[in-house]
Amino acid sequence: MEHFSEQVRSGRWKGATGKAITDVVNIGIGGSFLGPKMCVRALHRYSGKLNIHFVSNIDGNDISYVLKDLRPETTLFLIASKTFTTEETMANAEIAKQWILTNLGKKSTKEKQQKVVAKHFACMSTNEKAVVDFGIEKKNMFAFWEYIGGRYSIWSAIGLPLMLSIGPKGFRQFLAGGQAMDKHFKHSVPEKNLPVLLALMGIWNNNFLNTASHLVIPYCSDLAYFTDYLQQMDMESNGKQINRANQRVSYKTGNILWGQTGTDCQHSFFQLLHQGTRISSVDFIGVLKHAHNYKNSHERLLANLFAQSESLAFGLTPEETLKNILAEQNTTRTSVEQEVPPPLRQN
Ligand SMILES: O=P(O)(O)OC[C@H]1O[C@H](O)[C@H](O)[C@@H](O)[C@@H]1O
Repeated sequence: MEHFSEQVRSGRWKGATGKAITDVVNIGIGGSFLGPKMCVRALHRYSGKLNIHFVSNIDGNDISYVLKDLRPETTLFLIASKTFTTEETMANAEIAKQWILTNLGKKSTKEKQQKVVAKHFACMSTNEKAVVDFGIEKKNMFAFWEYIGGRYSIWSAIGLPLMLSIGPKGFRQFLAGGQAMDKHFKHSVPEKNLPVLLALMGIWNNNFLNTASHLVIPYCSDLAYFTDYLQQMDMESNGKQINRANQRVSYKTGNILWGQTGTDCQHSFFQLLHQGTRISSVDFIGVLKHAHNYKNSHERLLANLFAQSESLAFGLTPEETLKNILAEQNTTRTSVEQEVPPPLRQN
């Protein structure tokens, strides 16, 4: 994987017409898409020159939206599929193959066409036979193990788009971060164990407080796809009704997980959280150090995070709010704004 990444990143890997690769398109769905897409966006500050794109669903709009700006000569496709049979992925892989052949190998013999395909396709999979039948060379198939569920596969060969983006060294650091958390989980006492505490809070919220759903709100645009990734990881893992003894369970499993980046969601669904009748739990995620040059934006962003989380956790009841508004009616607008948490005001 590292050798391949270095070849493509350095321009030594050439397409069928001898040109270096500028754009990589990952074709995959579910775990073969959500983790890589989330991480490539999150770590874009460390990326090299390659543009990484993602195509997932079977709607032709998805692939045509990506292909419209690309040049076949400088495009490399990664077919990401553990099984190499998933309908959406295989349909899009065929479209990509036809796109390459129509543009670069129309009048060629079958043999030459195979060479063209080999120069523009690599894959991550466990199904060698199907990969070779498709026309990808064995040496450009990056394998992983059957037992790796799609939702955890970003840590395997499925992470190749991330390696192409941030380089092998960066990818190793990414893996080291994952390993550090694995060790923390394995060795820490329960009361200081982050995954254990999150799991217990989930059970508590879902079964004892009867929350309607759970939200994850990153106050960081670079984590724009984090909640999408978590949705599969959490709900595909925990959305079950049968236990290990094959019996139906009598308690609630798996919370309904959703969310969006702050502050966008403050202007869409946050009023329901603050003022609606159903209670949901929320994880607010903030990043203390900013990597951009806009210090003032960052301070405002964090102020929003703290204000929203505090007001949601400790905000006034509707009755208290009304009492305050009536009491403050004769004072200045500024003092009303200080008294009443912003989300409880009627806009
Ligand atoms: O990687 P593939 O074999 O194409 O599978 C893609 C996805 O298929 C299904 O939806 C599974 O439930 C997912 O866990 C998996 O990530």
